[in-house]
Amino acid sequence: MSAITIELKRLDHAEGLPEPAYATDGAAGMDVVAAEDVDLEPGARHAVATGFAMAIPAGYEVQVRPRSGLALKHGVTCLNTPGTIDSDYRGEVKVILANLGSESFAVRRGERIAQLVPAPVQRAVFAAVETLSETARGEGGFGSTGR
Ligand SMILES: O=c1ccn([C@H]2C[C@H](O)[C@@H](COP(=O)(O)OP(=O)(O)OP(=O)(O)O)O2)c(=O)[nH]1
Ligand SMILES: [Mg+2]
Repeated sequence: MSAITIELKRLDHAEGLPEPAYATDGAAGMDVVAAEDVDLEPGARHAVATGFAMAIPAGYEVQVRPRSGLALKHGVTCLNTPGTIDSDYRGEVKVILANLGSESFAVRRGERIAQLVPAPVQRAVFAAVETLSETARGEGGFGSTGR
């Protein structure tokens, strides 16, 4: 399988932590671990440190996605999913975790909290028009085709 190269900088507080890595041969996302302990009360959110910064090649982004196990078992998810890491961002990658569950959740340093998925970026330009092409859907949306 082809792979792009992303420069990865380990920050001081990543001491002893594993780099983001694929858990299985066929995994789409690289699991990333927390670099800090955070107690997330129900309804709370926190930008959890990962201890890593990166330089993504131009033309790509990295998406920060939740882990389904945390979501299903604990109601813990990425609030802004999928999070977007821009190719020109050089700060620490953070995972905005939210606790939508009914119990407090303890994030512990070294625990896998999200997954990183690199993706190509398609840019666009707008062409201003007065009239848009007609379609069967027209302006229908938001459930217009039924439940
Ligand atoms: O889950 C995330 C989302 C974003 N970021 C960092 C990298 C990204 O390049 C930058 C900006 O993200 P975004 O564009 O989503 O946020 P914004 O609110 O538009 O901030 P900005 O004005 O800095 O673009 O914040 C993260 O570390 N984790
Ligand atoms: Mg932005």
